[in-house]
Amino acid sequence: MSFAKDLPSHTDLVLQRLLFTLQANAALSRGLFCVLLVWAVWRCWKFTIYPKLHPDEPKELPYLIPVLGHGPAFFKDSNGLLARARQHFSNTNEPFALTAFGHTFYVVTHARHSAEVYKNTESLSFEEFVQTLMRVNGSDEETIRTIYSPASAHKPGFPNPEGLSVGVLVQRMHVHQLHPGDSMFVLQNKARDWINRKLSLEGLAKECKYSTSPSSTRVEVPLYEWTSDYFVRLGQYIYFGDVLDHVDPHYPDAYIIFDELIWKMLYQYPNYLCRDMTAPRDHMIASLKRYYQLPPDERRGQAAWIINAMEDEMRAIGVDNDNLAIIVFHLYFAINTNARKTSFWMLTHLMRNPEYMAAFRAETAPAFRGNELVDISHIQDATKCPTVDAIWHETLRTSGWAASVRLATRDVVIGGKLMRQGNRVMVPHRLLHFDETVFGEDTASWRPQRWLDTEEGRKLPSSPSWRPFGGGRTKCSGRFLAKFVVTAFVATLLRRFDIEAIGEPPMPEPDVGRPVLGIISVKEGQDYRVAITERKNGDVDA
Ligand code: HEM
Repeated sequence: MSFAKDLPSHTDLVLQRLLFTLQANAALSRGLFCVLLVWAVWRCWKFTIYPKLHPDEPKELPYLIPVLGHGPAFFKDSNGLLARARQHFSNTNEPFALTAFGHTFYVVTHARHSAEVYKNTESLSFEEFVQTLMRVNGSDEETIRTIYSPASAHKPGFPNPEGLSVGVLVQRMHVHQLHPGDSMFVLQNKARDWINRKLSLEGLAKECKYSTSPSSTRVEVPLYEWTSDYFVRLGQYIYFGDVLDHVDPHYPDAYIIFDELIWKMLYQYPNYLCRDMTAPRDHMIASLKRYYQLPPDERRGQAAWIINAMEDEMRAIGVDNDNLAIIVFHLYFAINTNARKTSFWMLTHLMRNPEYMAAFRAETAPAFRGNELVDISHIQDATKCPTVDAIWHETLRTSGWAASVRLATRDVVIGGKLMRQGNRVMVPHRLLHFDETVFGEDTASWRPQRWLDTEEGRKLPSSPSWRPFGGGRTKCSGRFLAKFVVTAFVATLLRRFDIEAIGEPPMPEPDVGRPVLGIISVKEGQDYRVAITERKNGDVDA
């Protein structure tokens, strides 16, 4: 037998390969069939059988791929997804469920049901959100436990008759600082003096590295960059005086970089995937630690009451400088993330609607002596400045993109639906604010008149559908100060200067893909370049 005779012929080889491929493909097809079968059973169980067996639970928006759920769509445009989901359930406004990357959220879109969410502090926790942020940003477990354990009702310091944990007591302290009254007047006066001092063409040209100044009566700035820089420095000054600026002159710059990437922190990206966010964050926390290492008499005199009072409460329960820096870092972004964006959107709308700009100028004129803002209460009084009030509301309505989120710490019924312990409950503000049955037609347009024209319109600020600041016990305590700083800044700017867009840029687009803690950011690359020029003599009261 020759060796060559034993070798398989070419035809044998082709036949063998064909047989092998068929066998392999059969195995593959069997595998694929099994996967499809499992998938079909899963889908049928999850979206057909389970809802029939549990009609008391919110219906879930169907999805195709189990590990992803609606994650990618949520990332791309969370409010767009929520609006589509509500439509999928025929706009009944019943709570529904939505899963993204393995996390299930119950979405509450009815104003009455949202009130149930805000009221139920027993089963729905806001603190869990704060604790998660503390963990993500470096607090140790022991400190978190200490801060959220009940404190003595008889401790010295801020009154605590209910024996709340220091973590929860701090919410009451924010309200004490920020509710209209003596403590807030201190902050308002500080803000007014800062605005009066800083808002000059000379100051703009000298202090804003991004400005250009073609003549002594004209400065050009990218508006979003400017309002961001301006408001973060203002917020920092109100709370820390000049001291934090001396510790770290670059703190506001680091903050603005961080704040535009804050969504990576909210989505809890692993550190190695978001060095661009963690680097400025770590820089800021380190600077705050250095601030607290300064001798008290070098910093406390310039700080707001809340900064010193929080320090006293935290030190009394043994919180060290590292953890104190992390806690105050969270306060820093609560103070600074929204006012900078609100003033940007407000000014952009005003420039595109000159009749509202003129009304803003005219209503706020009595708050000034010459070009100095003197009266801090006039602009806040809706009876004296109704259009300003409507502009404030309409700007928040159209640029508010946040949602209130709570963790169900036990099974709870909201809107007649059973929500399971361990899942999150979400109230998307935007869906409430775009409800045409409440806010009138064409809710996508910026139209302050909707707050003024009719009896219903004038009642909107007290509607349960109006939630730009969240609600319940944790409703934004800074809302009065926020209105004051934004409207006082815009009024002073308009009193002293003319402001107009350079060229004819389109309305900047909001960056809908990034979650925020209140007001939406502008899409990268769409800043609005504006020219600020000295107002001519005689125009002052126009
Ligand atoms: C237009 C500006 C602002 C908007 C839209 C806004 C919005 C919000 C929202 C939605 C929450 C969460 C509420 C919840 O889920 O229950 C919140 C919380 C908070 N905001 Fe604001 N905010 C603004 C300005 C400010 C300012 C200027 C300050 C401080 C000076 C501030 C201080 C706080 C604090 C301390 C909390 C936490 C409340 C707590 O833990 O009790 N906010 N804000």
